[in-house]
Amino acid sequence: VLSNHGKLLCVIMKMLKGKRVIVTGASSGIGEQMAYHLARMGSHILITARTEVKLQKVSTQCRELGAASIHYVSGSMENMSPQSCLLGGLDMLILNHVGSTHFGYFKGDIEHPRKLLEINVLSYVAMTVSALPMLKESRGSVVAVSSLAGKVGNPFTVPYSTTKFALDGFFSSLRQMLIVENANVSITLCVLGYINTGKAAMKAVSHVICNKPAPKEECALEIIKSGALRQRELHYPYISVTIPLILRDWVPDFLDALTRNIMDIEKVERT
Ligand SMILES: NC(=O)C1=CN([C@@H]2O[C@H](COP(=O)(O)OP(=O)(O)OC[C@H]3O[C@@H](n4cnc5c(N)ncnc54)[C@H](OP(=O)(O)O)[C@@H]3O)[C@@H](O)[C@H]2O)C=CC1
Ligand SMILES: C[C@H](CCC(=O)NCCS(=O)(=O)O)[C@H]1CC[C@H]2[C@@H]3C(=O)C[C@@H]4C[C@H](O)CC[C@]4(C)[C@H]3CC[C@]12C
Repeated sequence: VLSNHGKLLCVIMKMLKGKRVIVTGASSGIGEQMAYHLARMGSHILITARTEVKLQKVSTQCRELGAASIHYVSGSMENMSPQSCLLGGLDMLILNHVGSTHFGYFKGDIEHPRKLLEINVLSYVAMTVSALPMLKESRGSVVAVSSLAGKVGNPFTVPYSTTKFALDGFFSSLRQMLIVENANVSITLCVLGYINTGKAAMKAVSHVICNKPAPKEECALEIIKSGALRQRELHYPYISVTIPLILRDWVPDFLDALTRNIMDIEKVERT
């Protein structure tokens, strides 16, 4: 007998079987896991990233897991033509890629936020603008992967937070525009907490952040589910994202204290 969770998963799998899905930033981390979930669901998948050899490995794994089809486009999102990814229709666009950034105090290097805005924001805008005609035709979905750092300020992710806050501004406003236009395209903003992707960069922060990271596999599935169910926002992990959001609006001073509590400030100053 299937649990309610199991029944919902079956529904999601049927919704995505045969659907055409793009996942950006899918050569590793959460994006890689999203590609594998979609493959198990029998979707037609296109994945993007810069590292072709990694894309080839992920593609091979997706084929073995049952993808209806799998293609990849390698290149940096700073200068990728969105059209190169948009061939023959689209049902779901999952924007997930992220530029590398430093976890520490922002020392005023303006070029870093400028580059990060290109990778983390303007390429999301360009991909969305190019995909909209196809998504309007298919009554599809856009899923933008953001962060708690895009809803609540953090002292050690200033440039990164700048880009993630911008995603909220763009996609929340675009959602309202599409509603006014009666265009049946859903916009889902995924507000994520700390996720365990096992990468070196994550290890670099693990000694500073006190809470335990959530599993990338479950995170990836929750992102896909939120897009398929056309949710406005996903908060994952639910508690560790929702509590700071409540505190931000109602008890900001306590949030400042909480930030100091979940981060070993002194350790950051030495990194
Ligand atoms: N991990 C976490 O704790 C959290 C992650 N998030 C968000 O989740 C998403 C995925 O993060 P995560 O899986 O940790 O990231 P990873 O660093 O593991 O993966 C990032 C992906 O983006 C690709 N990428 C990086 N730079 C570029 C570029 N310039 N052009 C095109 N592709 C690029 C990388 O591939 P390649 O290097 O081959 O290009 C890789 O596939 C991001 O949007 C991130 O902000 C949000 C909150 C917490
Ligand atoms: C420091 C992380 C970014 C690491 C990076 O640059 N990755 C690419 C490395 S590569 O060049 O080798 O490819 C940050 C990425 C996600 C951040 C976390 C997040 O977004 C959720 C929380 C938000 C909160 O405001 C602060 C703590 C977070 C856990 C935050 C910490 C920094 C990241 C892990």
